[in-house]
Amino acid sequence: MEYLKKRLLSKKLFDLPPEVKQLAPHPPSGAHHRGYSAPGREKVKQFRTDRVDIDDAQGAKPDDEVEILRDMKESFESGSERNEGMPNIWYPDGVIPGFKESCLDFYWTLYETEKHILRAIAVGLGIEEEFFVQYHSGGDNQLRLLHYPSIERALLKHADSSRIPSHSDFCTLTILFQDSVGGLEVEDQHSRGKFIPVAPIPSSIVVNAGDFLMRWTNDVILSTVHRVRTPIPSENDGDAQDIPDRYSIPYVGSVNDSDPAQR
Ligand SMILES: O=C(O)CCC(=O)C(=O)O
Ligand SMILES: [Fe+2]
Repeated sequence: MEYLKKRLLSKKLFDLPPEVKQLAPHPPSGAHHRGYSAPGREKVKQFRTDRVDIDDAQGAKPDDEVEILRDMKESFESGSERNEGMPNIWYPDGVIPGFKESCLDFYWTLYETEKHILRAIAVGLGIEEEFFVQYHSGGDNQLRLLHYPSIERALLKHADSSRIPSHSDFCTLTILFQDSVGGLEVEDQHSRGKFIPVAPIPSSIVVNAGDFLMRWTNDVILSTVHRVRTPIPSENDGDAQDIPDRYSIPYVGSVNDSDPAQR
């Protein structure tokens, strides 16, 4: 992940002053999901386990307070240059040299990984190896660079300091890279509401099944409900005031927008 942060210039990007980061702003509409979003701007749709997130954070609260959970993260989204429906939003020349090229290069490298996984799933299901690949030409995928800024411990007393609340991804599958900070958890499919930490393993990726794959396989593969909690302070942390930053890179693999399977 350290290598990826360097290669994709993601730390360099998020270290820029806020006004510079805003030079490639995410459009106001969520439908055009490209460019830079400042912390708290993107709100991941709440899932049925909201109750669990809130309860974990500060004990039971009335339902009308569920809405106050908000994502403490900033992000940069990019996609294929061929995607005319969702054009990329890049920084002006000179702001962060090499950024566009490294994002696009990584995007297409991960598309190759995605195809391997889609083939393996098809083989596992006993269907034709290219079955899923034929509907995934890579043009409608998304590369997300995420940064969850360091936050003050005191803020954790409030439910709105969730890093990312529980949700499943609306796609076929997500290839996820995380750093060593931790906090990622997946819901136990056999015990709803129980979350299992996904401990960071160096040089590994996490693959989350998305809602689309679940639908397509008639629930044989269930989409992964996951969330990012703030790391639980350890005794070694002493009186440290801050919870460390977290960097992650999800690559969201989606079916072609133009394919009938999408409708
Ligand atoms: O930061 C992470 O590890 C998870 C991100 C995530 O779940 C998402 O972007 O959908
Ligand atoms: Fe996700």
